Amino acid sequence: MKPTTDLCDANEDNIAAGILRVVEPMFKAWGKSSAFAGQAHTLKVFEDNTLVRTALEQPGHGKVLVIDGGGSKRCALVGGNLGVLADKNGWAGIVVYGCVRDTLELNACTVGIRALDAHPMKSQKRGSGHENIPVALGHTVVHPGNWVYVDEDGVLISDNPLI
Ligand SMILES: O=C([O-])CC(=O)C(=O)O
Repeated sequence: MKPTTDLCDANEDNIAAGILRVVEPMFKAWGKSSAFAGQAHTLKVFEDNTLVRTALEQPGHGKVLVIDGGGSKRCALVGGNLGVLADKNGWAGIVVYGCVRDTLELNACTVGIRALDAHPMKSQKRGSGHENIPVALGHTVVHPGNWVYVDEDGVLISDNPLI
């Protein structure tokens, strides 16, 4: 994929129109893929990662799992086992508006990971949350199927595929 800087430079009109959205800088990076892209599969959960596991158990087909965790920094929504599962099932990336744990294990995974921070506690397993609905990464809306572009400089969300 092209660098996010080049994608921004080439798509200023789409940014002005809100078709291409730049997520406010807030993420740390883990996983071996420092740059990744794919269509969004969305989850909205709060301190409960049951649906995260269910999603990562399915074939990823190169998609990016976008998890709106409400920005909670009170527990982790993704850990080392889920990172391994993401690799096994072909997910390109995981973007979490929330926290992750087992970061040394996550760094051994191929999948690219962005999250607000690390937190050592696991989340609840009650099965609450929603899948395939519009979600938010901070102030940025992500619709299911939006195109997600991530590299060392940032996270882009686009209604259309960018070339
Ligand atoms: O099950 C969890 O809560 C997440 C986790 O620790 C892992 O994936 O290893």
